[in-house]
Amino acid sequence: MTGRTAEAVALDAASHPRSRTAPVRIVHLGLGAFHRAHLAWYTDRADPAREWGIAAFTGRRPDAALVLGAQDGLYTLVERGPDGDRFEVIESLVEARDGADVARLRELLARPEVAIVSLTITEPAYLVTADGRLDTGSPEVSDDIARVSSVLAGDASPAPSTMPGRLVAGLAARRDADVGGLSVVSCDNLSRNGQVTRAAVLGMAEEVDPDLRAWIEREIAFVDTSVDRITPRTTDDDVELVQQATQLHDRSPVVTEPFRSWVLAGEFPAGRPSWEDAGAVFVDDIEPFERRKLWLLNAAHSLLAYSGIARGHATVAEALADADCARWVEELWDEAAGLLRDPALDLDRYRADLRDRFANARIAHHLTQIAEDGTAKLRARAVPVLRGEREAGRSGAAAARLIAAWMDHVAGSADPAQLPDARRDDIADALAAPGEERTVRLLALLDTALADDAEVVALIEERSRELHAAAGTEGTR
Ligand SMILES: NC(=O)c1ccc[n+]([C@@H]2O[C@H](COP(=O)([O-])OP(=O)(O)OC[C@H]3O[C@@H](n4cnc5c(N)ncnc54)[C@H](O)[C@@H]3O)[C@@H](O)[C@H]2O)c1
Ligand SMILES: O=P(O)(O)OC[C@@H](O)[C@@H](O)[C@H](O)[C@H](O)CO
Repeated sequence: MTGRTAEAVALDAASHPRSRTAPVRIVHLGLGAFHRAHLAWYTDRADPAREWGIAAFTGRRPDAALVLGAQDGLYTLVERGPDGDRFEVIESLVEARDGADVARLRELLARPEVAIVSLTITEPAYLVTADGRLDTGSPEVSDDIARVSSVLAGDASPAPSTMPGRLVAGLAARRDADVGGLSVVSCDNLSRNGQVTRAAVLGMAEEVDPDLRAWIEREIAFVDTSVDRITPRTTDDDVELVQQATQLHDRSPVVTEPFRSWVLAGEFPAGRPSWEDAGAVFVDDIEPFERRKLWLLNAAHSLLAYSGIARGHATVAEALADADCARWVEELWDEAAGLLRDPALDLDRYRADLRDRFANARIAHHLTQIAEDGTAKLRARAVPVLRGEREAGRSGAAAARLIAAWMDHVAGSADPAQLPDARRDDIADALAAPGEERTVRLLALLDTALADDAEVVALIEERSRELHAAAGTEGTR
């Protein structure tokens, strides 16, 4: 952390008194930057009477809860446009907790006024297999089955550590309190994120208590969402800048772009804030919106990340300024657009907006952050486009290029066993295979049907050679 000026006062409820501290009605899992730029912002904006407070739990470490707890949940949101910054203290977060505090999670979920559990826990944390079932083969899941069973038997420790484990332990407390259902709202970048959450939670409940599973199926609504607001990790420079601008010392500000979008489909049996007052849109069918976002924005991000890092770029804006990367993005968008037929999606406008948003060089969105967890991300961002193109009788060359860029990225890692990817061990095993078998095994981590298709494997290898030729580097496959 860099030098505090003498005049700066710590941000907390004394330096920034709330008009009213809202009661907890939303419980959030995954106290990261995106939640604080998105759902917490929508709630803050849509609830001027302060009736909807958020209690947020961290995922793996307590750090964010300690910092935000000391600030009474208050933090500064910096909206960073191409021409300047706007600073706003967000008041909707009223409690910050260590995710390991499952006792508090159970206490909150047993309250009738708590109506929503929301999630931003990253894609691999759902712990589902490629065919959409709870991954009971994963050691994390099997450990949690034992832990949740102990919690249900009255033994609180050790506490569950996964999302499905914690949520099932919490929902069991709600069933026992007999206070009715609620909504679970996933805000992660997954296709049909509500249904993925449902599969993970029902899978865990089935393992520990089939009656609980039946209760969850009856009472809990799983809402699908498409979420959008580019929010990079906060840096020390951001902390310093907020202090200079506001004279408040905030140890945990969040920097985000002015653009935001939230599309939701699902039920709210216990109520919800009027998020539409802040611009959220409620629809019956989420699919066209989530596809547009995952296949255009997120797929392009991943392509810029893998191809851009290989060409020496650090941020999205830098990679987009590279003519080759920009052309590959347009080709990928052409393929995705050919699969998105609904005229209401207004793809020309959407693409134009994306070019502007990506080019905002004041948002330093680091490619290394986007490159993490490629196996989980490419399943949602590249596989459906490649499959759609093949099914339509086209090659899918641009989506194949994205997959080739990811393969080259992991192949270039000095120590694949240390890759920031939940499937790092499987990646390391696949990379140990020779020649074409390596491509097949890496592809199987994304989609087994594609890996069985020799033409697709050849296409990916061809795209890899093309990427290396464009970068003037040697391929390893
Ligand atoms: N940052 C963005 O621009 C953005 C935009 C749209 C959607 N999202 C979604 O939000 C997610 C989080 O993004 P972020 O910017 O807040 O990241 P972040 O790193 O700031 O926060 C991630 C949060 O997830 C938790 N987490 C990580 N692994 C977990 C696990 N295995 N189990 C439970 N919790 C776990 C972390 O503890 C942390 O609370 C993304 O993965 C994405 O799905 C992000
Ligand atoms: O957040 P991730 O890790 O799922 O993906 C990285 C980016 O593609 C993503 O954060 C986008 O910036 C975001 O989805 C924009 O709304």
